[in-house]
Parts: sequence; C-alpha cells; structure tokens
Amino acid sequence: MRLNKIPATVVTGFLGSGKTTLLASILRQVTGKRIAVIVNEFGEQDIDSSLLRGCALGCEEGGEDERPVEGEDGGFYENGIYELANGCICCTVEEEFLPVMKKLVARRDDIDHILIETSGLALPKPLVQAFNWPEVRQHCTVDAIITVVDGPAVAAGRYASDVDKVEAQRRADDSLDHDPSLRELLDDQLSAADLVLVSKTDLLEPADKARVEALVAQRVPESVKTLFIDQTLATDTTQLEALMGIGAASEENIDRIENHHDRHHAEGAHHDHAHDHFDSCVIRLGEVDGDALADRLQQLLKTHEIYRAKGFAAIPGKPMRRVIQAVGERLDGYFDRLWGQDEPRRTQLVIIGKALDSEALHAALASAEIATTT
Ligand SMILES: Nc1nc2c(ncn2[C@@H]2O[C@H](COP(=O)(O)OP(=O)(O)OP(=O)(O)O)[C@@H](O)[C@H]2O)c(=O)[nH]1
Repeated sequence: MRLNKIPATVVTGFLGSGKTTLLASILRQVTGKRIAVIVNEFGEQDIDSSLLRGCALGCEEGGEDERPVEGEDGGFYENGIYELANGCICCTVEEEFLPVMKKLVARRDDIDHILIETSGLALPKPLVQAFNWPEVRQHCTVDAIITVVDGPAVAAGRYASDVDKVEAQRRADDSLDHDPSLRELLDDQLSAADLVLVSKTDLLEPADKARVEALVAQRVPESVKTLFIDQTLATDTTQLEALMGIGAASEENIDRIENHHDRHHAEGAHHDHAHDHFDSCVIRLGEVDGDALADRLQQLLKTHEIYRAKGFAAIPGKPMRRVIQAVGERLDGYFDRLWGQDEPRRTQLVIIGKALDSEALHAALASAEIATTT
C-alpha cells in the first residue's frame, strides 16, 4: 500500500546549516513533480518561506501575509507553501502540523511529494511520530529524513566536543564550543538521519572534511550515507532528484531516533527542550544604510551569543530587496527581487541566539536607519 502514499522528505539540521538553500534548489530544478512545502521557523517572522516563494512555481510573492496554497479552481498551485512560524514544529505537532497534513492529505491527488523544513532547533522525533497518526499514516510516508550538517561549523567544533580539541580551540568561537544543548541537538538530528548532507564544503579544507566525516561516522550507522555538498548541488538536477524517492519509511523505525527531551523525562528529571534555552527577536526598521547595517551587525555577531540572523533590508535608491544572512560570524548579503509595488520598503531581521538583549540589539542596528518605518 506504501506505493500509493505521498512521500514526505523531512529536512532537518541546525540553524543556518543550509536547509532552505537545499529546498530552494529542489524547487528550482525538480520541475516534474508537484511539490507541497511546509516550512517551520523558530522566530516569529517567517523569512524562509518568503525566500522559497521566489523558487516555487505558481507562487507569486507579494505582501507579507500571503499564504499561497490554493489556486482559483480550489486546487493546489504546483508548489504550495505552508508556513509554520513562531515555534519549533516538535512542540506544535498537534496544533499546527497535523491540521496542515490533513489539508494536504485531502488534496492528495494534486501532490506528488511533500518537503518539510524543520526549524534549526527542532527535534525531529515528534514530527516523524506524527506520521504514525492514523489520519496521516494511511496516506503519507516519510520518504527520508535528511539531516543537513554545517561542515565549517562542525569542523570548528561548535556543536561537539569530540572533534580535535586543539584544532577546535584554535578555530572556534569559544562561546559556541562544547555547548551541551547544541551537542544534544546535533546528536538528535543525526540519529534521525536516513541521509546526511554535509553542506558548505566549498569552505572546508581537506583536513576539516576528514574531521567532520569522522564525527558524523561516530553518530550514524554505516548504512546511513553521508554526502558532501556545496553550491554546485543547486544546479545538479540528477542529484537533487535522487534525494526524493529514497523510500525509507522512517516512521516505521522511529525508535532509533534519539530525543534527549524524552529521555530526561523518562528518568524523572526536569529537563526542558534544548531550544527553550534559545531566544529570538525581530528587529524592524525603515530604510537603512546597507554598509552601516552590515557593519553594526558584524559587531553584534562578535559581541553577542548570536547563532543566526536573517531577513531583508530596504536600501534607499535600490529597487531590489537585500537579503541579509548571518550564520555564526559569517555575514552575507545579496539582492534577491524587486520590492512589490504596494509592499512597504522596510527592514526586518530575525536574530536567534542565547540571552539576547533585544533592546540593545535594536539600538545598535537602528543607528543604521535613515528613514522611519511608515
Ligand atoms: N558557502 C556556502 N554557503 C552556503 C551553502 N549552503 C548554504 N549556504 C549559506 O548559508 C546561509 C544559511 O543557509 P540557509 O539555507 O538559509 O540555512 P537554513 O538551514 O535554512 O537556516 P535556518 O532556516 O535559519 O535554520 C546562507 O547565507 C546560505 O547562502 C554552501 O554550500 N556554501
């Protein structure tokens, strides 16, 4: 019966590891399938679905609140995108994920594949368990759990203390090194993997690559394949197609997936979700001086425990929206699309980290503002 089920690929991995980049590549390159997308964000502002909408066929991006799922005929656009913002999917399975899955199941004749991007802080197990709920199980199966691992970050010792410590200390940002909540997340996300993708290998030296390979090998069984990827994957349709149709039926083998949250509760000890220790805030500004914003943000990345910053900036005189991406201390920016005619030109950044002082972050970034929000 599994043949008739809609296959769903779950893409998990830490903040900024490259999940959205992978989904964007699939949506751009794999044109023969009608793909529904579920995107989950930790922060309250949904940045990823806005980025993905540009790639999804049939989904025109416009204002901030659009949820382009149904066409005029009541059917699906070729790539419908559901946003599950404001909380990790593992905590909102029943309230948010299941209702979306029920809608997708009701439209099953219009969908060939479901892609699910979890938030970078989500524990995969509760999500995969949901595929064993009768309403979902009957019609959907988890084709594979793909765990994206940020190669340079792991090589720098950010998430795990068993990489070569001397090397790690030489390279790593001390505030991130050996953080137990990060290590638990990495362990949980890797234990779920049917396939591991080590991303950003264009930024890895051969010795780094070997270190990451060893770390991953310690955490996944030999049967789980590890592929090293970089931006060339974005144009490799054959490889991208191969990521869909793995047929793992991961929900049938759920016990292998670690979940530190469950384990601590089973032991009777008090333990919060790993991600309860993370904060997020949204900084909203008007138009900004792009260089000044980059400068202030770079300073904040050095001086605060920020793991991820992302969003859009409005630069005076520029007709296009500037995407801002920061992972650890690496900051990137590029113009992705024209501002919509009725779309307010404003700057919005989501910042995720630990012990964030949102007022201080706002004050620092507001000094790059050159026009007030309307
Ligand atoms: N150099 C390089 N950068 C990459 C690669 N893949 C992703 N990135 C960059 O890494 C940053 C984060 O990528 P995303 O795809 O947004 O990561 P994510 O896992 O979706 O992030 P969250 O949803 O916030 O957890 C972006 O600036 C990407 O351009 C890669 O293969 N090489």
